[in-house]
Amino acid sequence: MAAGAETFSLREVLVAFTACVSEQREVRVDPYLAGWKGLVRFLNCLGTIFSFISKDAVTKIEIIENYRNSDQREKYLTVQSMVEYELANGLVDLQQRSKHPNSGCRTFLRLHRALHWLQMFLEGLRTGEDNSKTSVICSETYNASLANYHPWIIRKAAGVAFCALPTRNTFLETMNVGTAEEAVTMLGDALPYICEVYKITEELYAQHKLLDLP
Ligand SMILES: CCCCCCCCCCCCC/C=C/[C@@H](O)[C@H](COP(=O)(O)O)NC(=O)CCCCCCCCCCCCCCC
Repeated sequence: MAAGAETFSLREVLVAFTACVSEQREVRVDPYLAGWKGLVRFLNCLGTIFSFISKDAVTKIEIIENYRNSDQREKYLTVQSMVEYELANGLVDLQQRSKHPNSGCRTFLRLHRALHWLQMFLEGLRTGEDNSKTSVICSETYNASLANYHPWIIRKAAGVAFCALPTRNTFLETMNVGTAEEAVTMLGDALPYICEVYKITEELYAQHKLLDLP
């Protein structure tokens, strides 16, 4: 386990996702990115074999952070305001990547798809047997979700990396929220919030026909 693992706590990550949904049922961008940053820290603790994954996630987080630090920062406060602003101003490539290859909408969609995997993976961990293999939970949930959007070479590399994952109980303890049982309870408390964030975003993207953005 690389340095930094001891400072990671899944609690902070999950708290960030619980803060995402506003009273108006909008998804706030800042806590969403904070949640992903925490996940990336955790991923980095699992070893350098996962670097190609965390680098891609960091690139996407930074693209959206840059919008949040730009003159248009208010437009990127929530996913709803981002979609409205970018669509109204022709800032999204709808057919193929050309003028706006890194729009907020297409970049957020990549994280949104990864959130679907995360939701299924955490549920698999939560409900798995004590001695089940994290690598199996990870590859099954990946194949059922994100893999559908990845070329063969990425799927292959991801499959190799998954083999380096520790057993379920060691994995749960690495989350630094107490015993494996306590981590399971925490996952059960937090998962409905992640599901809600996913559901709201999915509905929004479907409504605007943005689910296949190139
Ligand atoms: C626990 C083990 C973690 C395994 C992570 C499973 C997800 C595997 C994703 C593999 C992505 C490989 C990198 C490249 C991806 C890009 O091609 C692809 C498409 O981008 P493009 O349209 O700009 O070209 N990018 C994406 O789909 C975005 C992927 C973002 C993945 C972020 C994954 C972070 C995982 C954090 C795991 C933390 C586990 C926490 C458990 C408590």
